[in-house]
Parts: sequence; structure tokens; C-alpha cells
Amino acid sequence: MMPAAPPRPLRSALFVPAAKPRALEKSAGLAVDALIFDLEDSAAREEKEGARERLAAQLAALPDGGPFRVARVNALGEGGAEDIAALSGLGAVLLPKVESAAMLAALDEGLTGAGAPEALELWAMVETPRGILAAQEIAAARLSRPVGALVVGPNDIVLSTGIRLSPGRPELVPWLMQVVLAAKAAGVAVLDGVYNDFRDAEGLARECAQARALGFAGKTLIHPNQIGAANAAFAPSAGEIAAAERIVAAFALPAHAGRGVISLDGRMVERLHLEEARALLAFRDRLEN
Ligand SMILES: CC(C)(COP(=O)(O)OP(=O)(O)OC[C@H]1O[C@@H](n2cnc3c(N)ncnc32)[C@H](O)[C@@H]1OP(=O)(O)O)[C@@H](O)C(=O)NCCC(=O)NCCSC(=O)C[C@H](O)C(=O)O
Ligand SMILES: [Mg+2]
Repeated sequence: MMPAAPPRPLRSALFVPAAKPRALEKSAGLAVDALIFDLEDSAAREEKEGARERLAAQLAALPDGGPFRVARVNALGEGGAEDIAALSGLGAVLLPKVESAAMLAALDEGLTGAGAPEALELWAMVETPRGILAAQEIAAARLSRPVGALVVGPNDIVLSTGIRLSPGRPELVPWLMQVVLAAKAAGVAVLDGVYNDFRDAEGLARECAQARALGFAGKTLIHPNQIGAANAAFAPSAGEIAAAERIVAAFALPAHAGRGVISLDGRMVERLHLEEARALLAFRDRLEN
């Protein structure tokens, strides 16, 4: 069987407010895996039209290559239809406050009407109680375009539920895991929400480490100074690479040929661990190339 191709790196996904010309300009030179150009919450009502026009012009002028490009549009009845009609040159469109597969289907239909390519991915923000409960059907939606990622929105979750977060956000973890599980079951990428205290490097590093342990592929960000921490946290560490290389080398020994399970450093290692090790090394290679 051919090994699966390593996933597209989405360790860091920076929200870039399209209402801010300097931020848009600056985004072109950042070492980030994905840029999420924002037309929703970071643009005030009176700024939205200008932000849309500015973003459309920037996307049209950008050369091929570079970070994966996403636009977070407004809700379809609140300017989103105009947003998708105006934009091109994107890898994905991110719809806020998705609460059902039908909402993604409406986006898909709107994109078709606007002549968007079929490869354009649909990304969904899961950030309301109904959205969390519907995460499974949202991730598994079968539409004319692929559902590429679920993105958690902790600010809206806090707003819409009234929870009060304490350090380590234990109040949120069960809901995060519900979204992660829905995404994994559907084979869709899942990104953690933003960390608002953009000058708190230690807090961000802790939250990135937690998000990786919970199964997220990466973290959405609000400031360029958060990119390095996310890129480091969601990449294989030196220790993980060394351990993966030992597993691959151990299974390659003639004495272990055809064995389903071996003993390595006092631990049971099965072929599923070999697959996991190979996937980790392939992802490392993809990051390096
Ligand atoms: C958070 C900020 C408002 C902070 O702004 P500011 O204090 O002005 O930052 P700095 O002076 O430190 O900025 C330094 C330079 O970096 C550029 N910059 C800042 N942020 C960005 C960015 N996101 N993308 C690109 N460039 C950025 C500044 O222009 C400065 O450049 P220079 O002049 O050359 O020095 C601000 O960072 C910001 O607006 N961040 C993004 C806010 C946003 O997009 N919010 C919406 C997404 S988050 C969300 O919606 C949450 C979710 O939905 C949920 O529910 O949880
Ligand atoms: Mg939100």
C-alpha cells in the first residue's frame, strides 16, 4: 500500500485584518503556513466594503506560491455573498459561525454561482453551542467542494455560553475535543482558536503545546509575533524525530523482518507505530522542502 501523502502544514494560520492596509502589506513577507484574510469581526461595518476591495486587489496581485490563502468572509446574508463574488486566488473560504452542513452547502452553492474553482476548500468556524453540537455533520458534509478544515472560535464560544475561562482553559477542553473528534472522523484538518494575549509568549507556548496534545494540527493567530511559537509547537520535536528514526531502523533489521511486534528500549512497538513513525518523518521532510 502506498503511504498517504503528508498533510498540508497548517501549524500557524494568521488572521490578517483586511481593514488594515499595513497588516495586509506586512502579511506578504511572513513565514506562516496559512494566512486567513479577515473580512468579518476585525472589520467594522463601515470598513467592510473598503476591506473587501483592498483584499481583492491584493489577492489579484500576489504571485503563486507562499502560504495557503484563506479568506474569512461575512455570513452569507450579511455581505458574505458580495465577499465571495469579489475574491479570487484563494485556497479556501472560511465561513464564520457554522451551525449545520446546510450552511456550508449554501456557501458551496454561492461559490459555484460566483464561478469559483471546484478545488477551493470550504472551511468552517465552529464557535457556537449549535456549531459544536453539529461539528460531526459539518465535518462530514459531502458537497461539490471539499471541507478542508474546522476552526475553533473560543471568543465566540465564551460569548455565547457565558463560561469563564481559567488558566489552561479546562472549561473549554470537552468542547474542543468534541470538535477534534468530529474532524478526525471525517479526515478533516482541525485548528485551535486564537490566544488573545499576544504579548504573553509563555502563555502562548503553553496553549500551543496543549493544543497539539489535544490533536489539533495548528493554531490560529492574531499577531505576527505568535508565528514562531506555533510553527515550533506543531512541528515534530528533535526527540520525536529521533524516536521515529529508531523505530524505522529497528523494523529494518533482518531479525525483525516480517514481525508484527518487536521490543525496543523496553517497550512494545507494533507496525502501527512504524506507520506513525514514517508519517512523522514524512511530515518533517515536507516542512524542510
Ligand atoms: C491585536 C492587534 C490589534 C494588535 O495591534 P497592534 O498593537 O497595532 O500591533 P503591533 O503594533 O504590535 O503590530 C506590529 C506590526 O505587526 C503588524 N501586524 C499586527 N497584527 C498583524 C496581523 N494580524 N497580520 C499582519 N500584520 C500584523 C502591524 O501592522 C505592525 O506592522 P509595522 O507597522 O510594520 O510594525 C493586531 O495584531 C490585530 O489586528 N490582529 C488581528 C485581529 C483579527 O484579525 N481579529 C479577528 C480574528 S480573531 C477571531 O475572530 C476570533 C474567533 O472568531 C473567535 O471567536 O475566537
Ligand atoms: Mg468568532
